[in-house]
Amino acid sequence: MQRLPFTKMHGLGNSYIYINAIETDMTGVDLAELAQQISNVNTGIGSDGLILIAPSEIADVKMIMYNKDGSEGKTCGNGLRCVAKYSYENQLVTSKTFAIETKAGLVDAEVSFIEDQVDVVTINMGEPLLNRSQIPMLGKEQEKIVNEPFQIGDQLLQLTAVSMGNPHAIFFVEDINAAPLYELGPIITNDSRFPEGVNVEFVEIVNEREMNFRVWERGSGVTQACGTGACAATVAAILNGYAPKNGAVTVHLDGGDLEIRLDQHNQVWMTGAAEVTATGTYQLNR
Ligand SMILES: N[C@H](CCC[C@H](N)C(=O)O)C(=O)O
Repeated sequence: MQRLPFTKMHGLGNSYIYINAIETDMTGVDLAELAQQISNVNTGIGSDGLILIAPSEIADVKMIMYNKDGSEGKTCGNGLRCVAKYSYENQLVTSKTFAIETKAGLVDAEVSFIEDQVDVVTINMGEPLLNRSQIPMLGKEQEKIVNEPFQIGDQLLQLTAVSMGNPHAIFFVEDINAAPLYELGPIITNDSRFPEGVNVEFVEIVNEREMNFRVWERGSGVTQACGTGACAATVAAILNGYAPKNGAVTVHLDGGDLEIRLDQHNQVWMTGAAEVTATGTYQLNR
C-alpha cells in the first residue's frame, strides 16, 4: 500500500491535489487514473484535478497537470500560482522570482509575502495565441476568431477564441447570472470544431477595467476560477474593444478576483492569491 504525501491548495477555490514528485517517487503511477481517483469528493480527497511538482532540466521546477477526468492539461494559471507558493515555502527554490516549466512552455513567477507566508503570486503567462490553428479550431474563415458567429443548436452566439497554451472559447453576455453555463458549457467543450476540446467562458463586461466571469473547464466542468481563462478573457475583451490595450483588468470569478494585465510586449501578467487547504497522505491502490 503506497502512501502519497500530498498538499491540497487552491487559487480562488480552483483546487488541486499537489504531489511533490521531487521528493516522492511517482515512477509507475498511472497519473490519469490517480487524477480521477484523488479528485473524487466521495472516495478520494476531492479537487478539480492533480498537479505534480516535478524536477526540470530547463527551469527551477516543472508543473505536470491533470484535470478531474484524467485528461492532461498543458498549463493552469491557478495551479502555477500554487506551485510557486509551494516551491518557495518548501525551499525548492531560493529566490522569490523563478521559472516554472509547463507543457505549454516556461513561465516566470514572482512570490510576495505577508510575514513569512507567500500571499500573492504574479505569473507572466506569456503571449496569447490567436490564430485558428493555434487555438486549435477548425474552419476556413479568417485566421483570428474575434466576435465570429458560432451556431450551437438553435442558438447563435458570438465567439472570440484565445489560447494561453490551452484553448479558450469566450462569449460576452449581458448578464453573467443568465449565462447558459450548465446548458452550453458541456456541449461546447466537446464541440468537434475544437479538435482538442476547449475551455468555455462566459463574460459580462462591467466597465473597461472590470468583468464578471464564469467557466466550464475542459476536463473539470464548472470550477470556482480559471487563471488561464481570466487571461484569455482579458485578451478577448481587448480584441473586442471592451478594455484598453496595456490596461489592467480586474476579473471577478466565482471564487474571487484576479488582476490581469497585457503589457506593451504582448505578455499577459496574472496576479492573485494561492492558499494551502490541507496536507496529508493518500493511500494508493485502494
Ligand atoms: N481545464 C484546463 C486546465 C486547467 C486550467 C485552469 N484551472 C486554470 O487555472 O488555468 C485545460 O484543460 O486546458
